[in-house]
Amino acid sequence: MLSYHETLDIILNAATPRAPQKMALDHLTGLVAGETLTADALVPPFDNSAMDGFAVHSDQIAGTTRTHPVVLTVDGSTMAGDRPATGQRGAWEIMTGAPVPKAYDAVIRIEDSVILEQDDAGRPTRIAITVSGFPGKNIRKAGTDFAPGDRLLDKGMRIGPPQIMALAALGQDQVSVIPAPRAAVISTGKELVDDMDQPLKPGQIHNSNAPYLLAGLRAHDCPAVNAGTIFDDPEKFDQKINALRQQDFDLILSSGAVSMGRHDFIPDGLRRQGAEILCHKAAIRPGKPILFARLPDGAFYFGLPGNPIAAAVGMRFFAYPLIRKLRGQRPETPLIARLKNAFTKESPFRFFQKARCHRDSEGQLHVEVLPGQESYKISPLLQQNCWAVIPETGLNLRAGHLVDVYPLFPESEGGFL
Ligand SMILES: Nc1nc2c(c(=O)[nH]1)N[C@H]1C(S)=C(S)[C@@H](COP(=O)(O)OP(=O)(O)OC[C@H]3O[C@@H](n4cnc5c(N)ncnc54)[C@H](O)[C@@H]3O)O[C@H]1N2
Ligand code: MOO
Repeated sequence: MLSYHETLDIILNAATPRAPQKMALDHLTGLVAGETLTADALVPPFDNSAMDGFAVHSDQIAGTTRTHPVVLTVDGSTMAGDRPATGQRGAWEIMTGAPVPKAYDAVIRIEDSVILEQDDAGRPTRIAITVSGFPGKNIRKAGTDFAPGDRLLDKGMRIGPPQIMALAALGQDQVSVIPAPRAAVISTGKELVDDMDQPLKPGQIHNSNAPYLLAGLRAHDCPAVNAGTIFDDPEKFDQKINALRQQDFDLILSSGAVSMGRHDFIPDGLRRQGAEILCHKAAIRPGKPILFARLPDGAFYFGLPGNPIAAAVGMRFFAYPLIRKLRGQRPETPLIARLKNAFTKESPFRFFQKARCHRDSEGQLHVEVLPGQESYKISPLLQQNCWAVIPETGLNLRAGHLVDVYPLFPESEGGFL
């Protein structure tokens, strides 16, 4: 049987990153940059005031204090959005974000002045300044946030709200990104009930895999649709795959029907479609029966095992890496944590364990393997914030041993750090 890494290599070697395309800012969140992008403009685009107050010549107010104020006329007013004024010899009323008139080199807050006279419209015409100033005080100089050439996006990085704000500030609307692969999720098994309002008949269970896989794919920025449940009928499987092949999905995931049972029809069904089965079964627990194939038109197919945690591990440790590769992202690197409890196993398989990580006061990560590792048990997921990986050779690991841990979602590391 192939090891985890042999299986992963087959999967990753089968895929090449999708071609980048230009997309508008509105659609970028969660996509991956298709090119390295630098700023081509100044932000702020002009020198502007950081405060509501008065633009002044700093040398006019050198040494000014509350007890020795300087009285100035106010020669004009500029608010944000006004064209830059030239300025005169006195002070100039100015609002936050307004261009500082060329004649001035400092802005004094309104709180650091006393209005002595106003015109009929309430505009200050004579003020006393009660603090001193220096060149640049309360002025946001052009280009002090971004200047041409500053790095905005690195090729292969995920675009999130911070990048959106920077791109918007620079007016860069069309960005080269790798389009997200599109996935469809199929469930198999005549015991499954999708309609939550329908009471279970003897022998039936609710379908929990499809909602989990759909949520997990979407949480990993992979748009996914529910392609429904086929019972244990190979003919229905053929019809379903034929229909999905018309819709240009990049990825199809099914759960169930890949193991040893008489009704485990997925491998034969895929062969009937002309699919190339690239691997089937890996030396891992849970999730051993996993199958990976390529359909004739290039879509990838994961036959995930039916037990819920086996399906979860298949998505996390095989489908997510494939999705990263299709999106042009670098492979994920694990975090390293100390085992809280000793761990023993009899099998030389690689184990993916439901686990909970925390950081101690010195910043060291500790990981507790949770009780309830059986692959039908969903309840530990509610305590779980990561997966602990026990390597093939880790038959007897002492407490304190360092192991790899992976957050539930690659982009959610901050969740427990
Ligand atoms: N003789 C053997 N039997 C089994 C082996 C084996 O090696 N030899 N492997 C076991 C392992 S490990 C797993 S995992 C399962 C995988 O089997 P299948 O992928 O063929 O899945 P099913 O038999 O269809 O279902 C297994 C289990 O999962 C439940 N299930 C299926 N789909 C869903 C769903 N959408 N939501 C919730 N639960 C689901 C299903 O009812 C079964 O209980 O095979 C072992 N057997
Ligand atoms: O994949 Mo099975 O236990 O390993 O549930």
